[in-house]
Amino acid sequence: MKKKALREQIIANLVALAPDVRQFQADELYQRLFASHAWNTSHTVAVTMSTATELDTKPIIEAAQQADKRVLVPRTFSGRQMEFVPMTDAVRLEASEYGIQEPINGNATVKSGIDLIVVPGLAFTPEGDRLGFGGGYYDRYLADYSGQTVSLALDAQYFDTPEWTVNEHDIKVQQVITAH
Ligand SMILES: Nc1nc2c(c(=O)[nH]1)N(C=O)[C@@H](CNc1ccc(C(=O)N[C@@H](CCC(=O)O)C(=O)O)cc1)CN2
Ligand SMILES: Nc1ncnc2c1ncn2[C@@H]1O[C@H](COP(=O)(O)OP(=O)(O)OP(=O)(O)O)[C@@H](O)[C@H]1O
Repeated sequence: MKKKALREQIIANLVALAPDVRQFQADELYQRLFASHAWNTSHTVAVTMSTATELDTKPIIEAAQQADKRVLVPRTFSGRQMEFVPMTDAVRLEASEYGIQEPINGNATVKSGIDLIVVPGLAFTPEGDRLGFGGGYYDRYLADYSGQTVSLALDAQYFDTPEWTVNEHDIKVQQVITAH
């Protein structure tokens, strides 16, 4: 299937997911993340500010702060680039033109200072193939990133093999956590 049609289908499936089913799967994903080696060895963790269709990242941000980890969130800028800014009490967030909350103040953390990136996306395979929202932000960012990466896949986002075209610039995530 073409990427655009597949993205639309997955988004429709995510929107249609019954709230209790979504919550059950999400809780399982959080528990597995918090039990993972990657999580437990990381002091600085980059996480998105999720939108309604995505897995809710608030429990991840709260757990990281509880565990005294440094939490970073993305800020996009021209040229489809992205940087990560510490989520401190002083940070001010504003919705981007795509409706994603982004920090409007604060300085970006250097890439080498990030231990773990929780990589968002629409679809994942056990091999770490990933279909994103089409901006290429994470592929560009991860191209010269050497820390750990993990993605969390709700059932509707999990595919045995990539049912989309995998490109040369696509960077695999090191670990895909599922609810099963
Ligand atoms: N919550 C969350 N934050 C995130 C991401 C994410 O996936 N989830 N990102 C992950 O990358 C970055 C923003 N991602 C974006 C991805 C695509 C488009 C975009 O321009 N979409 C077009 C369709 C694609 C195209 O035509 O090229 C659009 O909606 O019109 C914008 C932002 C950073 N922050
Ligand atoms: N490392 C890179 N250098 C230059 N262009 C890139 C790179 N990675 C991706 N792109 C470009 O970004 C665009 C979107 O790529 P793709 O469809 O793979 O995004 P995605 O992985 O679905 O989205 P995202 O990473 O934002 O979640 C494409 O036009 C692609 O050529």
